[in-house]
Amino acid sequence: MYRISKEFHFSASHQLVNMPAGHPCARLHGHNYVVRLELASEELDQYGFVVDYTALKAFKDYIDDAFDHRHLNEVLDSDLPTAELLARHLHDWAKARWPQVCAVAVSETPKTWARYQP
Ligand SMILES: Nc1nc2c(c(=O)[nH]1)N=C([C@H](O)[C@H](O)COP(=O)(O)OP(=O)(O)OP(=O)(O)O)CN2
Ligand SMILES: [Zn+2]
Repeated sequence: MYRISKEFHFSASHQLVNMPAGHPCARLHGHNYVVRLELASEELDQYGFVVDYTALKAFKDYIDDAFDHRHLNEVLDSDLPTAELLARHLHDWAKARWPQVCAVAVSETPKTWARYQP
């Protein structure tokens, strides 16, 4: 199995409104998000690629247009815009375009990662 990944970056605000009173994430705040898109294939194409990294620009464009400098509660229409749910959303968007997509991981801070893999 061949595996590749590419990282994408954006900044956004969110508020986990269902958290208990006093939880820091119940307050409006923001992160510099890192998204890692992971793809896998048993076979390589004629160029020796799983998928050409440059072909993933549509994913970057989607993130830039829909997520960068936006409020994730509004973008995802959710009171729970967690890293887990964002990873699931981005996985499903990318999987519909590239069948080789196998997982998406999302980092909110330098110390945290949430990863969705069906
Ligand atoms: N499982 C999850 N836990 C938390 C999420 C999440 O999406 N999934 N989100 C948050 C906050 O939004 C944010 O990520 C802050 O997390 P925190 O652990 O406080 O991050 P820090 O890097 O600031 O960690 P410190 O230990 O305070 O330095 C919270 N939980
Ligand atoms: Zn947060």
